[in-house]
Amino acid sequence: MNRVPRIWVIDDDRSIRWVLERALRQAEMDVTSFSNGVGVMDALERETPDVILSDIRMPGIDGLELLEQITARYPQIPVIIMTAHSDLNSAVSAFHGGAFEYLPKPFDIDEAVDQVQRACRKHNDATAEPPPLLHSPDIIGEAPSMQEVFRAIGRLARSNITVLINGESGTGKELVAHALHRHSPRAKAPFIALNMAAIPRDLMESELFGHERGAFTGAQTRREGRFEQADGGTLFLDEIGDMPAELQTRLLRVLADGEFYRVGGLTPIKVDVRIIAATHQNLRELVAKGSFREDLFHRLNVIRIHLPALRERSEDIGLLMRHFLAQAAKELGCEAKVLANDALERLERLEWPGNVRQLENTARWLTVMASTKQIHVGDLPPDLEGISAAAHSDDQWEGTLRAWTRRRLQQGDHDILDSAMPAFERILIECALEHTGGRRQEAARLLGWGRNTLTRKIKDLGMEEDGSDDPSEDDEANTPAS
Ligand SMILES: Nc1ncnc2c1ncn2[C@@H]1O[C@H](COP(=O)(O)OP(=O)(O)OP(=O)(O)O)[C@@H](O)[C@H]1O
Repeated sequence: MNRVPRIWVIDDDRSIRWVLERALRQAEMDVTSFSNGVGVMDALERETPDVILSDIRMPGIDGLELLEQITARYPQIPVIIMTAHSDLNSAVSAFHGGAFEYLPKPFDIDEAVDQVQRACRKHNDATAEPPPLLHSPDIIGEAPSMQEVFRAIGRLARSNITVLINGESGTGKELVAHALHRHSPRAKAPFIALNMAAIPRDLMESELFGHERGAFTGAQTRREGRFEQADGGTLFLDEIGDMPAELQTRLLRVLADGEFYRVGGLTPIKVDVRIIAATHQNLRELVAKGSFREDLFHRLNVIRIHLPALRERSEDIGLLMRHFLAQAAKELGCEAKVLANDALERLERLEWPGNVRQLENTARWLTVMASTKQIHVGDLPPDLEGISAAAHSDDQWEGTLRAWTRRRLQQGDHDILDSAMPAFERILIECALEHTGGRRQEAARLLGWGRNTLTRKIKDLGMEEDGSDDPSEDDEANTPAS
């Protein structure tokens, strides 16, 4: 930028204005300050700044209203919303409303200057086309961990970079992938989603790359694969950890060369596809185990977004429930149910193994099944009882394991899994054998292993006792190998 960037700071707090003015001027920017939002719209008629930094809570017109007016009339001006932690709710809606970024108060002044400089660059880069509105009203969350997610989506807007989304099932990985697509330069091209865990292995290759007529028995016509369908757009590969090794190799090649062959095809096909991958598994662990290619992992792991489990952001449960209850009522054409505090408190204490998807289903169930508008604990679906009990016992051992792991980390230990995994398996084996009175065949079945695996584990873990006698020994020949 050749000329000095013009920054407007809008905050009723004099000390904040002072600190920002000083720091931004030192960074060679021209600063104009306003102690409230009144008059800003008028001033915009006369002059357009490069970036606006605005507080949310102010007398007169509040930051969000101001933001709406600015983004409606001057979509090309990036706005940075400054907010106190207690106002995250508003901050998130600000983001939805089209703010460039938001800056949680108290902020680090260097970070603030950095952010303003980034916004200036962005403003400068956006020539003919106005910046996209970061509008993801369907992703709900006020917890700090979700704020990080929104921040990441905001940062990645306009980018074509490969993203890896990590999180348990039902945490919203596909939703985030979609938002990334919608805010990217590819928004007008297709978003194609494919779940690796849902397709039979032998169909996966042709699903991804398509096939020529006669490529295999049953291939009666030529078929386009998902890569071709997604040309110019985004291909969302869900459960990437389940991709078979040979396909990983092919995927890597497409990522490197931008071209591939249909199954049975001889002509290379060129595509321009952005990959967003997701998994609930720890890919690094899969790499260590040899079931995921390390080079592919590095290629995908350029930018990672982690989605928290619902139990880690239980403060969002009320907000999500209100949203899902309203949505379900709209779908069913009835009045929305309202959660009473006792019911909400109960929901907040549950473990939610199915995460947001399970919460959404609960809202649907309640909309159909609850007889009164107000929902109390007694109206909650009976199957939630099960989660609650599980949550309690799970909590205990997971909590202990967490504390143990933290202690080991604090002690500076490494290769922790080397001792944790054998200990974990030893305990399960001991309990199962205790339960079956030493019968290995039965214990293996209860653990979900084949008999041979159990025998090998017992040996590897040094659990063999002299003279140990297994009454089911002669069943060995009938046991499927594992
Ligand atoms: N933050 C959120 N706000 C609103 N709805 C959400 C949110 N997160 C998830 N959902 C809803 O929960 C359901 C599951 O989300 P989604 O399919 O994106 O999860 P996922 O992590 O991709 O799950 P899976 O790994 O099982 O495919 C969807 O109906 C989605 O709309």
